[in-house]
Amino acid sequence: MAFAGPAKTQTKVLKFDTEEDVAVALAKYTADLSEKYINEKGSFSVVLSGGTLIDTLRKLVESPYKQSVDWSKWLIFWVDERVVPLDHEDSNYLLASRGFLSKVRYLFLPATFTPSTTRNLRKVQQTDYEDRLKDLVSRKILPISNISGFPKFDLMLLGMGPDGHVASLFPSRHHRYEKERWVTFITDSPKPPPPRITFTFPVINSASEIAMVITGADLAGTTKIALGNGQIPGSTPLPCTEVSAEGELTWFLDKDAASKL
Ligand SMILES: O=C1O[C@H](COP(=O)(O)O)[C@@H](O)[C@H](O)[C@H]1O
Repeated sequence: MAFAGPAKTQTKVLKFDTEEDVAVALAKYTADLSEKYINEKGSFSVVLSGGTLIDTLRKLVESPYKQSVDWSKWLIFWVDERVVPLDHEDSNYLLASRGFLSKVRYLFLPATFTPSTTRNLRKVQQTDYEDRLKDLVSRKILPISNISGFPKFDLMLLGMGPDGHVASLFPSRHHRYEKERWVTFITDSPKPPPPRITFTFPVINSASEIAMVITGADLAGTTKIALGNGQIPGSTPLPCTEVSAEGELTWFLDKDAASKL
């Protein structure tokens, strides 16, 4: 059932009985958007998160979508990555690779992270990823939002941590306030591993569509705050409350995550 959420963007909050129902609805939502954007512009740019999102996306790589989605028109990006080799257990790339990418026949990964062995690893990866995005913009593969001036992706699929973080933008870390860069880095993430790179809010919020995918009772309190006034008394607003889309923001909640609303 849908009802209006916070007023800052077009927001929908969808509540489902079970996590399985969320997975089914998320697959249909993503497949429908894929068809719409491919019909309109010939491609579909999708930004993945790590964490539980990849498992919740599992229905998308099963029948009927596995066969019906035109994967060859997908452009896949990551909203954040942990600074570890791509085959490391902590890598968001590896997680998506096992749970998603390996299940479909053809996917284009235009901006995969490249691990480097230079000393300032975080900075190098941040710059490298931002440069790759700029190259895609210059080749007209990725558009720029004429509202924000930042790159505009068709769909961002976001998770949320119990502390209200999204991507690798954490409540107590200053890099969440970055307003100029497309990609920033953090060396002391409160959630391991400490070094990470991440899209900034101006990039996240330039997306046409955003799905916030939240399941499990451990996120009920944070979900209540996020969809309420967004703030724990005496602290700064949670990063998840800064998410807004140029088109529509849709929250997918299971009953447990929505239990305190
Ligand atoms: O560390 C991360 O955390 C968030 C949330 O993950 P979850 O396991 O609580 O769903 C994730 O969206 C992000 O990509 C990841 O790097």
